[in-house]
Amino acid sequence: MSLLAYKNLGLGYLRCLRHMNNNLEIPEYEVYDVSTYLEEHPGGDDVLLGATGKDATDEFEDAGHSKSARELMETFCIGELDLAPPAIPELEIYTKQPTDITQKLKDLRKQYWAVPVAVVGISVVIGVLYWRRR
Ligand code: HEM
Repeated sequence: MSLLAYKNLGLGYLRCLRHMNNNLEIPEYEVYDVSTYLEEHPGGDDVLLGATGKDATDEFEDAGHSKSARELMETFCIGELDLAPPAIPELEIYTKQPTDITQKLKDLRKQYWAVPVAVVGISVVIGVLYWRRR
């Protein structure tokens, strides 16, 4: 399977072969820069241009390319696409953690206030009772 992606500035285009990672079933893409092959392509540059910026797996396979064409294609390979998700979810976890800690601190602060207030209140009640008896 293959994928075509358009190269920046329209100077040429990239072609990617997609493979399935057997264990995780994650598609992997190989990227091919065929900028210099546009005019030489026996199928014409128009079909190549029409297959840029998207997964061109089916188009490439449907053209019935020969073994030598596939070997030639490998000479244009420039790398793989990184499909790893961005680290944004981790950032969200970091923003949530301080919120939880802040809430816990607030709860703790309430408890610290409750103990002295209770002690003072009980002392006042005992003091008043003691003062009335006298
Ligand atoms: C790096 C990428 C590519 C290379 C190196 C390549 C190379 C070739 C070669 C050498 C041929 C001559 C026939 C053969 O040997 O099989 C050919 C024919 C052809 N190619 Fe490609 N090709 C590429 C990508 C594509 C793509 C993405 C498409 C379709 C969107 C395409 C469509 C065609 C068609 C329709 C022909 C047949 C032309 C005819 O018989 O008149 N090719 N290609």
